[in-house]
Amino acid sequence: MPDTPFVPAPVIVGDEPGSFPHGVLAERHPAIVRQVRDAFPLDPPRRHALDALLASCADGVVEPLPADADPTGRDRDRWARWGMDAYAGRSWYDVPWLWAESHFYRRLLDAVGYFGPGAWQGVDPFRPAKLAELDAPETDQELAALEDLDRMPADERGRALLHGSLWGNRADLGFRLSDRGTGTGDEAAALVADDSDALWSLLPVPGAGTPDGGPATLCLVADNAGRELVPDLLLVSHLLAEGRVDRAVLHVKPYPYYVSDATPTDVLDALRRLVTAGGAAAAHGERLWAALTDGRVTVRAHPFSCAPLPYADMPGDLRADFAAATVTVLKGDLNYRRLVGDRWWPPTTSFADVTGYFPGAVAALRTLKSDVVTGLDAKTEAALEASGERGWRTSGTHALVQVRC
Ligand SMILES: O=P(O)(O)OC[C@@]1(O)O[C@H](CO)[C@@H](O)[C@@H]1O
Repeated sequence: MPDTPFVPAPVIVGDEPGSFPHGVLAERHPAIVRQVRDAFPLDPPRRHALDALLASCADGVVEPLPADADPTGRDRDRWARWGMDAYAGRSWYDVPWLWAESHFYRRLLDAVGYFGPGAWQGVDPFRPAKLAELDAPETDQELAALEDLDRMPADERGRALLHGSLWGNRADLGFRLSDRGTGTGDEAAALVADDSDALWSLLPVPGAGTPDGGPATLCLVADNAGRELVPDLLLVSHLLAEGRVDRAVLHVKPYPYYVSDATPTDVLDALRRLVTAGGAAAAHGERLWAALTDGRVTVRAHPFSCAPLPYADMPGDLRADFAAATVTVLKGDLNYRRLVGDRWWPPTTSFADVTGYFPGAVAALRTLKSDVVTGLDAKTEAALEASGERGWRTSGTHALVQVRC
């Protein structure tokens, strides 16, 4: 650790018109409310609640969850612990952007009656979009590409599937992108940081065992469902088949979140998509199905996975989960923001420094879709800033693989 004091950068807030965070609150969230409103034949009370949320997005304030926010009251208690009292009554644009976004999605679920009681209890408002993506013809093509992959040497196949999981975060199964897994395609230029070799070094080769002699365990903190979750599952299947891991714990969201984030239902949908696809895809699906039934793969849906907070605030049981893993891999942009802290870090801030709190080895596989970034070398930062690509931080055209051993 450097001897210079480690001073956290300012927390990202969406209060600057024209900024990306402000645009998400002022434009993207209203668009999502309208999308949900149009996707379901909701009854008048639910539509009224959505219209109220829509109005609030423009110039409203954070409102406490209603008394019937969930039948058990447990979620209200959690949100009280997560800062509800501190932010209630304040503008969406004046509280931490991460907190405002996460609270918006919790209010959206309230508006559609997700937490019930009522007909819509437990109905994922984003399910039509998730299923459409999973059933898209492009997915057939992408799964068919697995036949070629199966003919590659295992290491090359592993690299291609790692790329697939990485670029799947842009909802485009990247193993078609990778130039035969050697990373010499255009995705290498789009990688602003690539610690892939360090990640592979953390996963023991068959027979090498782990430093503590226990089972090699991968914790994969998933992000989006559909065409990101499928390559994530393919990577897990490959690592199991090649003996690079003995166990995997797949962390998903306990309820719908940020439109496309994966829930246990989405895991089943993705698994069924693999099993029914035939060929190499079905072989992966059957392997995962067997691993789920014999306990080598487990699915967790911890409440903190939907918290509006950085992972630095994670509870002890989740910390213990990650500490027990050989490596924890966090997928996607939102998990990256929560891992490093949603702050205006200078891009050359050390990734190891900002993740020093995280128990056990940790890796991030992320396409850049928001401003926060750390761990870049000065040359890369200068080249990106000089490139004239204003959106390199937020457009999803660039990605990173970062590891802290
Ligand atoms: O976690 P993902 O799915 O990769 O990306 C989610 C995300 O980038 O989409 C929103 C707009 O960019 C952000 O709020 C959030 O970080």
